[in-house]
Amino acid sequence: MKLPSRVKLVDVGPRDGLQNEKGEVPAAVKIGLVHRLQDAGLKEIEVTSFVSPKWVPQMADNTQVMAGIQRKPGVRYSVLTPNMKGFEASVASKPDEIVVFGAASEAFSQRNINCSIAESIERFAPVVEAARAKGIYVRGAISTAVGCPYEGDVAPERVELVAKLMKQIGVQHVGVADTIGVGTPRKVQAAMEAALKHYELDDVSGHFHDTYGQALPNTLATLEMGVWQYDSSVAGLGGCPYAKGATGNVATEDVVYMLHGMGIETGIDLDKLIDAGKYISDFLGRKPNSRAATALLNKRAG
Ligand SMILES: CC(C)(COP(=O)([O-])OP(=O)([O-])OC[C@H]1O[C@@H](n2cnc3c(N)ncnc32)[C@H](O)[C@@H]1OP(=O)([O-])[O-])[C@@H](O)C(=O)NCCC(=O)NCCSC(=O)C[C@@](C)(O)CC(=O)[O-]
Repeated sequence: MKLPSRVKLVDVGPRDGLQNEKGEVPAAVKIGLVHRLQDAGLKEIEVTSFVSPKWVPQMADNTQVMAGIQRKPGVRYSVLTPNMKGFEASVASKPDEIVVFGAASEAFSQRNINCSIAESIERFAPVVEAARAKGIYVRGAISTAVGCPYEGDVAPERVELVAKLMKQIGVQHVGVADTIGVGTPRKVQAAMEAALKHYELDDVSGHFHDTYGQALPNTLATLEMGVWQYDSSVAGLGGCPYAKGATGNVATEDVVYMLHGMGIETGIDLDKLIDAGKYISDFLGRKPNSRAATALLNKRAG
């Protein structure tokens, strides 16, 4: 077992987390969160999405949020773009990276982006081409990589197919996403292995929701495969509006606590990260959904 010595975390809280909030989160609060995350040492932040405001009204302030960020050198700012309309709208915001998001299950593809898997690839192809022509890095998300809220279990072969199709259209990196957090270590390893049939180890990442408390074991199981890039969400924010009942991503604080305890570097200051999580949790009027943050905040309070 050779674990990586360093892990890159992409905090997806401002996007994946806040897209699911019922109450309004003002752009200034989102910007404040991004600033706190970059001050804590995050090197990539998924800021927002350029999707239809009818589908996800929480992200309608995408341009305003991107414009309000005081960028820190060395930090990458990514955004979701499901189609050319979204990509074109994002360009003025100068994202470092865009994310096209497909799914390994047909039903989720239909519910989330209103088209089949094959149609999604057709829509992504010009987006990928246009982004790469502008030197913008392209990541692909493969949702429902182990389980789907509408279809149940998803076979690794489905992940392999989407990874292959994404590779064919020039997507540079794929994230294996357990959208509803049903995966357990061996299943998540199988989904990751399927993606690795078409992508190098340096070009894959894990995106694990924590609905069943499996996100840390799933992270460890894929670390053991050599995977060193993960999405996580400060304070465990989030869920997906088209995956009812799914809770947030694994909390960044919990992943950082585990990795640092294993001697794996992240470049993240856990204390500052906890402050970032507390900032957004205070605004939302609840406690951070992170065991490590809760323990360390209790310790601080004495
Ligand atoms: C993909 C569409 C747009 C297709 O939606 P559609 O209705 O099929 O699109 P359309 O092309 O037929 O257009 C319909 C209307 O939407 C507008 N429109 C069309 N595109 C855009 C755009 N980009 N930005 C703004 N407006 C747009 C378009 O202009 C038109 O406006 P109208 O003429 O009716 O006024 C829609 O289904 C959509 O926005 N879906 C987004 C759903 C979403 O954001 N889900 C959450 C993110 S994915 C996720 O969280 C999972 C992930 C990534 O974290 C990994 C995991 O855990 O699984």
